[in-house]
Amino acid sequence: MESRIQRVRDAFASGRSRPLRFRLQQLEALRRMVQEREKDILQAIGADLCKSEFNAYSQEVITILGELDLVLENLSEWVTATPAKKNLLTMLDEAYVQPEPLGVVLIIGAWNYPFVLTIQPLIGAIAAGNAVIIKPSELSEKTAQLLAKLLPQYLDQELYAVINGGIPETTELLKQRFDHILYTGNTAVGRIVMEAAAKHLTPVTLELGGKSPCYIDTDCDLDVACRRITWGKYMNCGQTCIAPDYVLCEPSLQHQIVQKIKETVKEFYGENIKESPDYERIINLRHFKRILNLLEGQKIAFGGETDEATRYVAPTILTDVDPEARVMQEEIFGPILPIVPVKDADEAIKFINSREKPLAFYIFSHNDKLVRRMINSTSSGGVTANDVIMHFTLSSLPFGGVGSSGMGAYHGKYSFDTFSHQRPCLLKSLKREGANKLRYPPNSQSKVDWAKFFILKRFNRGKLGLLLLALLGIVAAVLLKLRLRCPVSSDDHRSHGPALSLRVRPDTTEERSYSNSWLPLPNYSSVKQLMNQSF
Ligand SMILES: NC(=O)c1ccc[n+]([C@@H]2O[C@H](COP(=O)([O-])OP(=O)(O)OC[C@H]3O[C@@H](n4cnc5c(N)ncnc54)[C@H](O)[C@@H]3O)[C@@H](O)[C@H]2O)c1
Ligand SMILES: CCCCCCCC=O
Repeated sequence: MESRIQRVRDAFASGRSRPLRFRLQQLEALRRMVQEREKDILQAIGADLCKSEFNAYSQEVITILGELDLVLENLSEWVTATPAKKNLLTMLDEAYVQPEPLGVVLIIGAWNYPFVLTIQPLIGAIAAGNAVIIKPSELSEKTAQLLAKLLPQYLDQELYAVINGGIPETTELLKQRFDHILYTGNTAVGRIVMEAAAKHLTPVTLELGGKSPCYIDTDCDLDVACRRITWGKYMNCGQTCIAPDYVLCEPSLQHQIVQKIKETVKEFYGENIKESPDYERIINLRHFKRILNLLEGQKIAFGGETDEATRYVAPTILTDVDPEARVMQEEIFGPILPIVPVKDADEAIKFINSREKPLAFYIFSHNDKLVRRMINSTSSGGVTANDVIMHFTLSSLPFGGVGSSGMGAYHGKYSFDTFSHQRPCLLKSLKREGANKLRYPPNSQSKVDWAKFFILKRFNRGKLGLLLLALLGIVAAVLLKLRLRCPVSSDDHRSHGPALSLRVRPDTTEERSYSNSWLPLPNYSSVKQLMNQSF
């Protein structure tokens, strides 16, 4: 394993993952893989999770194609250095922030959406110019095998490697040194990952789980709310990290909610749910038994049927659930929806805040003020109001947890940022040494006054020289602003202005010519004179 990772590290050290052109090529190859091998991908997901091809496509493949389109369209902008604000001391220098790749990234995927949860972070890591080790979940075996077969056929084999295996292999993998780890899975293993990463001071993104609450207000269209909740709760047989874990509502709503979800389940999955191609199964026997245990001693208002042979658990609703019950202590990750009655929204807020911070929070209400109040009085990885799951699908939003539901975030530009180091760069000239004198010893009150002026923009009123300089500074700033605003003739080498001169791309880093377009200000020499007199 060590030599495999070393090969990936050597490939990164060669520098070939860095140029924009290369990153785009790899991402295009990945898109080709998804398009050309769509059938294989859908079949593998289907075999792992008993999922129809339609569902595998709309829950996983479509997300990846959307993400690839977005990154391919925007990457050239994301990789561009951003000019940074300067102060009086650095106004003649160049300051910019250049995103750079971190190095070798480890991506540990989970089984519940085995394609999207592995490939979506991979897209971000490639986009940011990294080398990647991909460790798919061993529980979604078919998808793991397929990824190990397909990715090397389309991507650079030395830069991007798939390592398959179970806990022993992951444990071994975690002993190695990486430059970033993105782990998706349960919170307990999240701790193991973070501990292993700490040994190498490796930064981590932890995409964990938790119990995502769903508050239903009395001022709400219950038909719509229950349809959306039914979709998000029973999709993938409840095995969705951001599924609404439980419902909080006033006692009077309970019965109606049960009725409406019951009707919707029939509408979605027909009379015989077991026969529905849209209803999945529990991933394995261990999880099946875990979910069964959660039902013990509970009031089942709907569903409850199970079949061990096929790992079928019917869409189920529990009512009047005691907050202390086991089903309310751990993430359900199955098709069971407990309803916990609360007096009102304030009690719901207290309830949520008394527990670990969840990965998602949902609120259904016509009352916009209440929606905002509940959002502002709670904390969670993400929020969707009047729907569930949907914030995951918007790649302009960062996706991740907070507290025990995780740390860091990804999706779209946020993935690029997660896998990049934002490198601050200040490019000074060896000239203009006069201006630097004030920071060299021996120090004096006069130098401190100058430093105050340059850095804090404060000056000692008693000192005429400094006052004069302040005026000059203002004049300089005004002149500079005017120069930035006014169109200038094309033969004037200031015409690109400082902002434009900094827009560079990584594949041109070798060709980088950061022309210092900040010309000495007309009054610079008088400023220098003044300073020299004063020191
Ligand atoms: N935040 C998210 O994006 C997200 C997405 C999916 C799932 N989840 C969460 O993940 C959980 C379900 O997934 P899971 O944990 O059952 O997935 P899992 O069993 O597939 O484990 C995830 C990964 O951890 C590795 N792993 C397992 N045990 C390990 C150990 N002892 N040491 C080292 N590595 C180990 C596995 O090999 C796998 O690659 C739920 O809590 C769910 O909410 C979160
Ligand atoms: C369109 C639905 C995708 C849901 C993915 C959720 C990922 C976490 O389990």
